[in-house]
Amino acid sequence: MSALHDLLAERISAARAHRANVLESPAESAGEAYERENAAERLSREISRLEGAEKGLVFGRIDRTDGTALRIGRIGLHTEEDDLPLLVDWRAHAARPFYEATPVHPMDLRRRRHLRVEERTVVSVSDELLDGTAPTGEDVVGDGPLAEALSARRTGRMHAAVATLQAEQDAIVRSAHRGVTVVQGGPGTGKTVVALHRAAYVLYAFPRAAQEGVLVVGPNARFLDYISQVLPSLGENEVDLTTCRELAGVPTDTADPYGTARLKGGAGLADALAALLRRHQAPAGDFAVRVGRQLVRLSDVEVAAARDAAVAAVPGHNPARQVFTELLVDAVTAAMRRDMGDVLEQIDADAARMTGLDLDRFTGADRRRAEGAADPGPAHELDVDAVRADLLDDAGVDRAVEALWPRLAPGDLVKALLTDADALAVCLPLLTAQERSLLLRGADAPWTDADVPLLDEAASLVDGPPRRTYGHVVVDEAQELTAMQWRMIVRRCPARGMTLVGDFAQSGPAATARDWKEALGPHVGPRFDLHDLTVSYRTTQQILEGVRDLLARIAPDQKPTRSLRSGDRPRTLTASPDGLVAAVVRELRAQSAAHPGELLGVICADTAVGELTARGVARHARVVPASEARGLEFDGVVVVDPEEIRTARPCGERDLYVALTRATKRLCTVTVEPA
Ligand SMILES: Nc1ncnc2c1ncn2[C@@H]1O[C@H](COP(=O)(O)OP(=O)(O)OP(=O)(O)O)[C@@H](O)[C@H]1O
Repeated sequence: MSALHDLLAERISAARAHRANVLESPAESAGEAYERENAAERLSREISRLEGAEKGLVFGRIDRTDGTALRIGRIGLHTEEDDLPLLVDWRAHAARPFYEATPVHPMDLRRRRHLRVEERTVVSVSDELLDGTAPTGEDVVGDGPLAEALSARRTGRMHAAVATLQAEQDAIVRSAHRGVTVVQGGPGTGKTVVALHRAAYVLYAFPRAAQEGVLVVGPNARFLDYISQVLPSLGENEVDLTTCRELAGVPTDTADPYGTARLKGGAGLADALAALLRRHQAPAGDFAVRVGRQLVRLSDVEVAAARDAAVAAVPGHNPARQVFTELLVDAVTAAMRRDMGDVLEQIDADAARMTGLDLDRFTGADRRRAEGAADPGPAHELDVDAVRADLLDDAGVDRAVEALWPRLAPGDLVKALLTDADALAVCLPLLTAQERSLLLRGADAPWTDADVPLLDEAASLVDGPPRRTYGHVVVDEAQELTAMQWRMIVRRCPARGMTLVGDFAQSGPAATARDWKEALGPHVGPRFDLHDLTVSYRTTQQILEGVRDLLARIAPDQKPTRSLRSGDRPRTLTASPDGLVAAVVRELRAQSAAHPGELLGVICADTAVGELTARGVARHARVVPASEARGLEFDGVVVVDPEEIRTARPCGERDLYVALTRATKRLCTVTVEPA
């Protein structure tokens, strides 16, 4: 064990020394300086990768029936000289039997060993014998490591489950499917675990996707903080973690009422923005521009042809505007040539009629004689390039184009829709007048969270697809996404390599889809791999039984999850409105005294957070608004005033279901009874 840690420490020191050398090396040119920065940056990433894997570096070992053995760890380590594996990366093919072997299919293993290492010292060992042989003095067959991992105290941060990934989870993590993988399952079934380990696996096994980057999208900053340690501890620091709100880079701190947010999440808004944009793209009319003393006119048919060609040529209203301008200018020069030709032909015809001479032939023959050159063509040739360049630079042309095809900013387009009742009526004919009135906003109103996907949609319509895209995107709590948010995410994953995990029984109030088909159909049709996780590793059997009726109401088709955990029966206390906070504090004090060091959470309606915090509850537990409880977990949870949670938001029953399924050990509900 020590030797492996020493080797890792050596690799880290070597990478640090290498980076110091690189940074000290002189750069003769800007190009070299750039190269140097890049090399140093690569080394810094490698150092973080190695450092991230230090804790729990080795966690497993498999002994084959032929007497050979492999150690399994967070990253792979090889000998310098002959590249022999000393430690096998958990994602490597050779590590598969560690996760997949069973007594029925031992995969040539005799023994699977789990190790728990702290500060380079093995603190526990647990063996499973897979080939039916009897344990020897060297085997330590005892309580499974999963039981140990599950009974450990929560810390407020999720840990990697790399040592104890279960077969049904491992099969998804390691799936060779490069398209869309969907994972559903009840609370605590390890969806987040699978999603994050899948991200690490993709980085390891799909080099192309890894090169283009992996993005993990979570529901809110609190959740991102909760999962933030998992990937670095697997040696992966290259993953971007974000929320939908941050993805578009539009800062907002205002939320719409849920009804409005839900409406803004509907896919109809994308069609409406596209329809509105078309109104800004030469919808009708001709085009006239003065060139010198000449007024050149293009017919509406010519303008429409330029518009259609520009739209087809390049995505994005503003880039297409440039193409449109060039096509118009081409059409203008063609018209000038045509007009000039007509005028000269008229002069020639008049001259021929009066003098009997063919002027064109005459002047052409005359010039040929003079220059000794080939026929330069008709005498009325225009210097097209010069005229074209002048026109493209001409403020008058720009003004004329602007009238037909104005330059836009994404916000202009969204405002043009949401501040104009007529535009809403024309572009969203399927909404009722009352629904449209919910969407109407003032021109100076701040952007809201639900506006972000609209702004992102508008940005793609106006400026073209986003510049930063990813090879693989992981979405957690994916049931929460609105149709507009799905568009925003899919836009950033052109290869459609995605891992999506969620549970529609936990949907929030703005969610627009009821199932995966509805959510994904517009993007990938039926082409997604659907997996179910069936065992809860968080919520005790007793708590799951307690929410059975609630689940039957909010998701009648969902099969109840079974749990690996058993614990106390959930308790219910009642308090008067005035005694509520005191009752919550009493309960928290009692839990802390009985179970010191455990992580306690208080989950309440969003509106109650302020008062509970102000009155000192946050000194005893983390106070979490029900709207932000998705994905989180605590050893003990106190749910405050379930009736208030149930009625606070349109999806109150589902919020309550989420709140009641956050505890790994103890759940206490404090209900309020009028005095
Ligand atoms: N194979 C495993 N080994 C150890 N712990 C696990 C394993 N799978 C899941 N867990 C633990 O179970 C708990 C629940 O897992 P996770 O949060 O991934 O569930 P979830 O399905 O995403 O839950 P929710 O629906 O509430 O978001 C976490 O503490 C996680 O670490």
